[in-house]
Parts: sequence; C-alpha cells; structure tokens
Amino acid sequence: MTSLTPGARFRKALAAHHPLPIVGAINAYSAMMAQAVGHHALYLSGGGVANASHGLPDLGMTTLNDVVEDARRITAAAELPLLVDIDTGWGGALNIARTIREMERAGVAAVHLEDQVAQKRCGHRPNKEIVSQAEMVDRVKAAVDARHDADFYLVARTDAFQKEGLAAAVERANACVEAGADAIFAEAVHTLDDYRAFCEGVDAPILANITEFGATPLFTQQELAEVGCRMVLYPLSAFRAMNAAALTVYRDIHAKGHQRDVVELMQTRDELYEFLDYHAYERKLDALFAKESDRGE
Ligand SMILES: C[C@](O)(C(=O)O)[C@H](CC(=O)O)C(=O)O
Ligand SMILES: [Mg+2]
Repeated sequence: MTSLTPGARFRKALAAHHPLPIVGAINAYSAMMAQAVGHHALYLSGGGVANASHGLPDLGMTTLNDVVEDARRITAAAELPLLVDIDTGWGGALNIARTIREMERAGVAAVHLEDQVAQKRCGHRPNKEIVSQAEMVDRVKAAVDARHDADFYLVARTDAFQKEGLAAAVERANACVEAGADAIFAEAVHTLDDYRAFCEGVDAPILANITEFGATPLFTQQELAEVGCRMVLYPLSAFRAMNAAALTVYRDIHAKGHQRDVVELMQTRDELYEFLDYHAYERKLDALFAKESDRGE
C-alpha cells in the first residue's frame, strides 16, 4: 500500500521508466493480470468501454457514467495508476470539469482529453473532424482548473495530424501545454520522424499510441525511446487477443459439440485462482466458520 495519490503514483512510474509502457485493461481481472506480471501503469480504453461493455463502436456513443463505472472497477481491483480515455470530455467546460472530478473520485490517476468533435471516431479512422485550437485550449483549461489533486495527470490528445499535418499538430500541442496539459498524446502519426518532431517541438512528455491495425506501425519501445517518446500505449492489445481466443472457442464448441481441442487455449482454474488470490479468501471463510462453530459448541 502507498500513501501517494493516484496521480502522484502515475508521475512516479513515469519518472522511473523511459518510456513508460501503459497497457490496456478491459476489465478488473485483466488489470490484476497486468499488475501481477510486473507492469507499472494501466489504461482504460474509450473504444474498449464502448466495444466490450456496451457492444458499441468507438463513435462517441458512451457517456461519462459508462466510462467511470468501468474505471472504478479497475481501481478497486488493482493498485497500479490508471490512465483513462475521456474522449472529448463529454461536453462544454462545466461537463469537462465534472468529468475530471468524477475521475479523481473514482481513483483514476490520469486522463486523456482529445480535440475531436463530440461525434468522434477512432483516431485511426479516416475523416475525423477536430475542433478549433482555441476550443481545444478551452477544454484543457477547464480540465486543469477542475482537478483537486495537483498531481492528477492530464494528457491532451491531438488528432490534428491527419487533417492539418505535422506543423499544425505540433503548434496545437504547444498551445495545450501552455494551457496546462502535462503531456501530449500525438494520435495516429506515421513515422518515427513524426514522433521525433513532436518530442523535439513540444516541451512536454509525448505519448505514442501503438495500437494494432491502425495508422501507426508497431514501433518498439526502444525505437520510440530513441526519438524521445516518454509513454507507449497498448490500448486494446490484450482485448484483441482475448477476442480472437474466445471466437475460436465459440466456433469449436458450435462445430464439434465439445471443447476438447481448445482447452489448450484456456487459462486454467489454478492460474485464475492464483491471480485472484482465491485461496486467501477461502482460508478467511474457513477461519470465520471455524470460529462460529467453536462458539456453538
Ligand atoms: C486509444 C483509443 O482512443 C482507445 O479508445 O483505445 C483508440 C484505439 C484504437 O481504436 O485502436 C484510438 O486510437 O482512437
Ligand atoms: Mg479512444
């Protein structure tokens, strides 16, 4: 246990790792597995909340409540600092302020707030629309002003690269930093040189989103560190792998009438119990019952 606030724990992890890998945890149990294998920071994907918890596409259809509920489940199950995708903040300045307060209350360490229009898209899809730089700066100011814990970490995401190019995106990133953002999420850039330009042109840590099947090649942490990136995000990697495994299992059972050929794909009961610390709970239960029966005799 630690007395540091979630935001302070995020900052500590960032200071200790160059770059800091941040892995997506689609639910509480995934967060526990990521923590158990030694990761230092977790992520809750907005696309993931939409897809996994609601069966919806990543098109701005989920709400603050949807995301904060999933965030709370993760912060209750894992100690690691959690970065949460708050999309566009779900409204104007007052809504953004409420979003930040709710995230802090949920034990979240960090959020990223983006400059797409409310009817947003996945950052790696074509035809994204962004708000003006002035409007994005107002969003950032509203978020900065709302935080209670000065260590709560605010990442401003810009989707400007696709439509306006590198120079405009870097300029926008700098405006966000001036408005108080702690770091910049440079979304859907294409090359290591693009990342280098962000890192050299912006006086704040840069986050690289290394999501699969998108516009950004799967650069390694070493490659990204060499050009100056400070955080590397894997938003949906484990989720995509779980989905592929689950689909294979559903198909096999449907086709064959048994699951014998896919048991190898599965995590065993022992492994599950290990991550959950199941036996400690059972021992506690046994001890409680023992005491009760002692009293009864
Ligand atoms: C990071 C992201 O915002 C997310 O919601 O996880 C997505 C990821 C993805 O769709 O692959 C994004 O990059 O827009
Ligand atoms: Mg998202």
